[in-house]
Amino acid sequence: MASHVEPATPLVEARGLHTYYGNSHVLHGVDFHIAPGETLALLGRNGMGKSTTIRSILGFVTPRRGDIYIRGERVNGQPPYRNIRRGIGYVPEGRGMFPNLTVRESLVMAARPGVDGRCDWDLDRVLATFPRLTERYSHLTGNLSGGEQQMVAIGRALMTNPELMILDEATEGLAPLIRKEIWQVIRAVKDTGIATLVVDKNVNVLLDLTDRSMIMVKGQVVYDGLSTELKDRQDLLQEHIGL
Ligand SMILES: Nc1ncnc2c1ncn2[C@@H]1O[C@H](COP(=O)(O)OP(=O)(O)OP(=O)(O)O)[C@@H](O)[C@H]1O
Repeated sequence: MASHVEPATPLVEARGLHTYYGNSHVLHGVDFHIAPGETLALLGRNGMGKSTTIRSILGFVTPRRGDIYIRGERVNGQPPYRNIRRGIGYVPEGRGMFPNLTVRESLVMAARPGVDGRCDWDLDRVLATFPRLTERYSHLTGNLSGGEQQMVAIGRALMTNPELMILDEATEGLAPLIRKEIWQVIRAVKDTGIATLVVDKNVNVLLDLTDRSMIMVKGQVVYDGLSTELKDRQDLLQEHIGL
C-alpha cells in the first residue's frame, strides 16, 4: 500500500483575500501560506499590497472576502492582539515604539511564554543578542537611534516566544552597518527554527536568506516559488521589482 504523508498544517494560511480601504479595492484574491520553520520573502514595488496582506492576516484590517487560518483555526474577524497571541511576533513598519517607555520596560512588558509553553527567549537572551541594548537599558526608547529602536522592536517580538516572526521593512532607513547587524539577527532567528516572513527593499539579501518568495503586483500574487529559482529569473525580477 502506498504510504501517504500529510503535509504539515501551515502556521498561517489565507485564501482568496479581498481587502478594501473605503472604496479602494487593494487586495484582489490573495492566497498565502507559511509552514512551521519556513522563511518567506514578500516582494513587490511600493504600494502593491504587501503590508496590507500582513495587516489583513493579523486583523488590523478586515478583508471583505476570504479566509484566514492560524495553525488550522479560522480567525476571520479576530482582533490583532488575539491573533498575535497565537504565536506571532510582529515587527511593524515604523517599529511601533512607545517613546516614553525605557528599553527594559518595552522588553519586559512583552514577555510571555510561547503557545506551547516555551520560554526560550527571555530578557537575558535578547540582551545577549543585542548587546547594544544592555548599554541603553534604562534609556527611553524615544531617545534611541533608529537602529537601536529596531533592535527593541525585534527584541520585543522575540520576548513573546513566537513561532512566526513578521518583519515589515525592518532595515528601512538604517545605516549599512546597523542593517547588516539586523540581517545577522534575522538569520540567527531563522536558524533557531522560528518561521519568518520578511518584507524589505533589499531583495538580493532576501533571496539569499529565504526559502520561498512571493511577488505581489497590484494586490495579486504573481509569483510564489523557491527563492533559489527566483534568483535565476532576471526577467521576473526586472519586470516586477525593477532589479
Ligand atoms: N490606511 C490606508 N488607507 C487608504 N489606502 C491605503 C492605506 N494603507 C495603504 N493604502 C493603499 O493600499 C495600497 C497598498 O498599500 P500597502 O502599504 O499594502 O503596499 P506595500 O506593498 O506594503 O507598499 P509599501 O512598501 O509602500 O508599504 C496602496 O495603494 C496604498 O496607497
